[in-house]
Amino acid sequence: MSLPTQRDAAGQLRALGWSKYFADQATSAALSKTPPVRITQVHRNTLHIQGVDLDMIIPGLHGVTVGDWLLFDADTPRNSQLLSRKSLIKRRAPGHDRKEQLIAANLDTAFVVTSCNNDFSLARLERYVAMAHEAGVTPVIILSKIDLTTEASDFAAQAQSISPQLSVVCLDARSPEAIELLRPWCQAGQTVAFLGSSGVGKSTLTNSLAGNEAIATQDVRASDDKGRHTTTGRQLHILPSGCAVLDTPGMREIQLTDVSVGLEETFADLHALKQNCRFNDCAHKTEPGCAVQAAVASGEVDVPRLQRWLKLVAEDAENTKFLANRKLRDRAKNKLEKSVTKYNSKK
Ligand SMILES: Nc1nc2c(ncn2[C@@H]2O[C@H](COP(=O)(O)OP(=O)(O)OP(=O)(O)O)[C@@H](O)[C@H]2O)c(=O)[nH]1
Ligand SMILES: [Zn+2]
Repeated sequence: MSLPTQRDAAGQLRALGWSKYFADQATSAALSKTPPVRITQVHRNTLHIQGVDLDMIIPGLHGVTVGDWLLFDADTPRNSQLLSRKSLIKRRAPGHDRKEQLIAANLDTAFVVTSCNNDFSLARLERYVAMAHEAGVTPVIILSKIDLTTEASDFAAQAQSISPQLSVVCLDARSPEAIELLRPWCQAGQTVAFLGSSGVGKSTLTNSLAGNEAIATQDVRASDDKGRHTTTGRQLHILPSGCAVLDTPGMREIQLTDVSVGLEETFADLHALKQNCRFNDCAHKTEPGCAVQAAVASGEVDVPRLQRWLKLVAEDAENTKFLANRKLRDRAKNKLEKSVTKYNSKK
């Protein structure tokens, strides 16, 4: 195999999403000793990485997610260094233990896909938009299946009500025009993800962006996985056009943690009003001098939107507190276990 020319190497890195932001984090000596690679898939015990003329499976690393950049130490992969992230999407995992789950790193754009039917939920869209804002990712709402409804513009108007600055795109995911509509966010060097419930058209859009062949051939299985297919299902596809696309399995439940900034941006109008409430800890319900309730009374604020905001703020506060408390509890439990072991060994 011939060595890549410098120009080839730069082009390959750019197609993987490499940019100055990451290059600035390492000296050129470090970059040549430990070349940058991007994590394109996370399996239970292994990672799939891609770099310049490099495409391989390495042992898993703790605390990394799809989209992360590593300075790859080929001799001792577990010593590879994680580069600081440009953005990070995470959620509270479904289930009782409420662990934080990393969804994807270093995205530029999150396409939040919902179809113009029963899947459409303004409350869920607001959650995704808040999550994207918090993560530092540009949210774009995609309304799919417009060919199956006569009310696409109503759905679009509702989605646009989240914020006038938000981009809202209506499309038939199976049509050739769909890709043209997404093109502004899918330039070379960009990383985009499709998020949304199952069956809304995420894979259809990913496949048309890629051309079916590109994705089918990139689906590498971990050879050391002994037949167990343990991928989380999230995979970053590096397209021939130089855009990286993340396809995710449907996520119906997203619980928010640590998204106070994202909520502020998503509900900027309500956040601005709240600054004028008489009490700092105003719950915006029956308190005297509540600027939010005054705006409701004057018809300036939409009541269902206010209720969704209050619910999300409460959910974020509760989950964030739960996670913080859990860390404390885990520490206390460890201490207790240690003292029990000590006691037992004395017996
Ligand atoms: N008529 C119509 N059908 C669509 C559209 N988008 C997707 N579909 C169909 O809906 C079905 C589900 O689409 P997928 O792309 O697999 O949905 P997904 O979001 O990837 O679903 P998961 O992989 O389960 O998360 C397929 O049969 C698509 O052909 C659309 O805009 N219009
Ligand atoms: Zn108030």
